[in-house]
Amino acid sequence: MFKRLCVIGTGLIGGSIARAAREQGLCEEIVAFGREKNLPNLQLAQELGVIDRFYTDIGLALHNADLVIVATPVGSMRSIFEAIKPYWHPEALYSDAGSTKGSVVEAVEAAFGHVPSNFVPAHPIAGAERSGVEAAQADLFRNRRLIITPLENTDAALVEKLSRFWQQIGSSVSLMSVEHHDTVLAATSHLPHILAFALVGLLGRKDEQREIFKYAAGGFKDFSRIASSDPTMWQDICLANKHEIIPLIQQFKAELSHIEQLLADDNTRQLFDTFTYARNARQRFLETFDD
Ligand SMILES: NC(=O)c1ccc[n+]([C@@H]2O[C@H](COP(=O)([O-])OP(=O)(O)OC[C@H]3O[C@@H](n4cnc5c(N)ncnc54)[C@H](O)[C@@H]3O)[C@@H](O)[C@H]2O)c1
Ligand SMILES: O=C(O)C(=O)C[C@]1(C(=O)O)C=C[C@@H](O)C=C1
Repeated sequence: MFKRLCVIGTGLIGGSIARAAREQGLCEEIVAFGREKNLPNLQLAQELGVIDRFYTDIGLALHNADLVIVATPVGSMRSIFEAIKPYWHPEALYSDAGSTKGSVVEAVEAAFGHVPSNFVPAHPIAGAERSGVEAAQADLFRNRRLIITPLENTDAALVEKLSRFWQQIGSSVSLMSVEHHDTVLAATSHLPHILAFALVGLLGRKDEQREIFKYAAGGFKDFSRIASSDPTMWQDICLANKHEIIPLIQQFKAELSHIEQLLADDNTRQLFDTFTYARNARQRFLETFDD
């Protein structure tokens, strides 16, 4: 049980963490820090009962907070941690929800000159294409994974405490290195988002745009849903993890060229084998990991 949870960034993820923590009775009070220009969102968060109060003064928001979770776009993390630094409390647990971990750890290091042992980097593998507190849900993290990427000096007791927090709001917690996290998520989350943005952008530019979208059914809707995601969040993620993403884009281009060649050659057999391999691989993954 925490006395005061302070959420920095009360959008989809920060709002959902707050809602879930409240539902499970994990904090006595929930406050938020936000910017003046985001007042309507903060007021809405308070009206909806997601948070008890908000502050536009970060010192007031952090006062007496024993759990602080930063849930702003990853590109903003350095300035956020620089702003938190004067109020950093050695007894509090600080964490984040950023989609990339290397860049967040670098941001903390840049702000402090080292990574404090009471900062525990984390990432919920759950979300949506929607943004803002109005999209926040208490059950967003239920039966989803949460990855913690501790560093060598991270306080093990705080890793345990944060794991319990996320388990209590329904997540299954895994621990891995920062580097492994960024490699895996480049493939399973970042590349798919880039492909969806690229395909929808391509089709959107075509003259017959209205006809294309008019006749788009399930397959296109499934594939394109994530192209509705927030551009700021994804610009930040993609730039932050570009060293992992660029080689994957190159491999993907080679895969597309291979299929292009099979089509040009009318190579029915290999086309069938290519699609069958992918279908079976997906099936295997679903059976192993879809729990
Ligand atoms: N959306 C997802 O599916 C998802 C899933 C897992 C993790 N994440 C990560 O969680 C974080 C938040 O994503 P989200 O989907 O909740 O975004 P969101 O746009 O819904 O919310 C972000 C909030 O942060 C605020 N904000 C932005 N810059 C700020 C700053 N400098 N100071 C104070 N507040 C600021 C915004 O006003 C907004 O209220 C990101 O780091 C994202 O990578 C997102
Ligand atoms: O379901 C979605 O819309 C998501 O994009 C969620 C998703 C993902 O790619 O799986 C997006 C970003 C994250 O950091 C974690 C989860």
